[in-house]
Amino acid sequence: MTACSANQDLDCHMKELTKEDKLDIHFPDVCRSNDEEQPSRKPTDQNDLALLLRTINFAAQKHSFQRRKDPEKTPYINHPIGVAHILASEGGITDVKVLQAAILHDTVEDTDTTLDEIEEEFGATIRHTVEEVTDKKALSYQERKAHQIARAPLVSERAKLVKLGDKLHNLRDLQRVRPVDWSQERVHQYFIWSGKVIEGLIGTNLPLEEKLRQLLATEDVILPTERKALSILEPSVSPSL
Ligand SMILES: Nc1nc2c(ncn2[C@@H]2O[C@H](COP(=O)(O)OP(=O)(O)O)[C@@H](OP(=O)(O)OP(=O)(O)O)[C@H]2O)c(=O)[nH]1
Repeated sequence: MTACSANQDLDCHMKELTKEDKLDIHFPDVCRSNDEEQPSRKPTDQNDLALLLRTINFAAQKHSFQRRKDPEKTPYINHPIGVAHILASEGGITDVKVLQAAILHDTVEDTDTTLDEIEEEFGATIRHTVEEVTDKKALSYQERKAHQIARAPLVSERAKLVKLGDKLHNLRDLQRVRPVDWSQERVHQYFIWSGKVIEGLIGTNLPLEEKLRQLLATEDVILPTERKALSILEPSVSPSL
């Protein structure tokens, strides 16, 4: 929250502005009450559409040498764009920060992009959301998978939305074609594991959850109707609860 009252002069407001808001100086609605909520807008981003296109361009460059695991070696960028498209067209999401985070969600995990770079380009909110959906590479495969299940109910609403879109896109991809070297059993195990992650996201977006429910059922994975209870091992949960 800014410490300046509405009547105080511009100097006071300027001192309160973060680095990212200062970049926004060309826009009339520059003085806002919640700095954390605002993305960095370089002067060339005249509106959300320009910002979204800059985000897609950034991700496309970062993923340019990466391919999906399918036999056709689909360009990797199809996945993050597909996730953002699912969120907008099927989840009804209009929050541009969610769509940006969806487009950027694998840049840190799968390319040389750093979180500092994300913040520099797109602001602290996008950095935070991308960080929330980024697996920690230092963990083993099994630890990463367990960590995703445990973290799902604890992350922000924006991160939960990105996760729902991510899982829906990956599961649909698996139904379309099996990745090279994946057995049918591995596909089935991915459905089971995804169901456990999604359980922690229930209550975030009904249309997406309904589609995930139907998709998971094709592999006999049944989603409960209520969100997974928080584990007492999670730090944000009081041991006395
Ligand atoms: N279904 C599918 N997935 C592919 C394909 N190519 C790459 N992937 C990626 O593979 C990951 C799932 O494979 P795993 O073996 O379980 O995990 P890992 O690659 O991250 O170690 C997903 O990463 P992720 O997006 O980080 O998601 P998640 O593992 O966190 O769900 C998914 O995006 C493909 O052709 N089809």
